Amino acid sequence: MTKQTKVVVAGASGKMGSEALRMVEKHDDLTLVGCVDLQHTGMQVKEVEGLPKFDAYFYDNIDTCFESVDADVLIDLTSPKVGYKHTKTAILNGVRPVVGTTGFSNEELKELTELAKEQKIGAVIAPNFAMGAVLMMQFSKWAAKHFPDVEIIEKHHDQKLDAPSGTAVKTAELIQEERTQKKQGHPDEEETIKGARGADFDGMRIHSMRLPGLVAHQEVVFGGPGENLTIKHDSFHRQSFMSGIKFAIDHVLHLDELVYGLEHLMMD
Ligand SMILES: NC(=O)C1=CN([C@@H]2O[C@H](COP(=O)(O)OP(=O)(O)OC[C@H]3O[C@@H](n4cnc5c(N)ncnc54)[C@H](OP(=O)(O)O)[C@@H]3O)[C@@H](O)[C@H]2O)C=CC1
Ligand SMILES: O=C(O)C1=N[C@H](C(=O)O)C[C@H](O)C1
Repeated sequence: MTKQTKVVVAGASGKMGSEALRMVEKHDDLTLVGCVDLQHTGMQVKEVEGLPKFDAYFYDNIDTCFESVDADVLIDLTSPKVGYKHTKTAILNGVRPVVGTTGFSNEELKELTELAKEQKIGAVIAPNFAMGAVLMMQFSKWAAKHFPDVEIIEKHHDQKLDAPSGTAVKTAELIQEERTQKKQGHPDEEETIKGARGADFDGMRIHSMRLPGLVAHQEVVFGGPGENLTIKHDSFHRQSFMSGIKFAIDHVLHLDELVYGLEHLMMD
């Protein structure tokens, strides 16, 4: 019999969480042992319309959930504040977090990294689990060696809470590692409407669009004399994130520290 990994999903009735449940259902080596959200406390997953037919129960907070079930991995797909608390609680309970939630501050990421190291427990936090998006970020990092002029345009559905997206921030951080620092645009440029030039990350500009109909899309546009290079990724469906989440679950079981970004697990 295949060894089972016992999984808790937080944010399970959300857009990503419900897709994660469908992913768990497809894998014989994963068993759903619990879900956390605020709306379905005490219900079994199979009782909620539109969700797969699992017997596991919903809990209204992570502490009660971990007291009630024995879990190996927490998949967190909630919101920044909630995700931070869940990740910390999981690490302290010996449950390995796989976190897609975006919007953590650098201080929070640092604290969680130190905590995982202290506890010697594996954790993965990835702003984007779509393999194509991870490659888009890596290609952008490579291009930044040769093109210091760059602007990032990210486009998401209008239910998204954080801006810029976690992916855009991570892309800018990766570019920053290679790029010769410069402030994008004319030195004397002035915004006649505040925000027109987007957010400033180390002199790079990040533009965030929010519209119904979009899922998750990003263009990284590099400029040089007489040429532009655009590196673009589109997630048209939330299924695009699921193979990355499964990949992270498989790896997190063998880690003893926190890894930020799926690229670190995709090196070989
Ligand atoms: N890393 C990646 O590849 C991806 C990451 N994301 C990120 O995942 C997160 C979720 O996105 P998405 O699914 O679109 O958002 P949704 O708003 O659809 O889902 C969030 C879920 O979290 C639940 N929630 C809120 N508060 C709590 C709480 N205290 N305890 C438990 N559950 C809670 C919400 O419940 P309720 O509705 O009742 O408030 C909701 O079901 C975001 O941070 C997003 O940026 C998204 C896509 C890909
Ligand atoms: O909220 C979303 O939808 C997404 N969030 C992540 C982010 O902030 O980058 C990943 C993906 O872009 C979808």
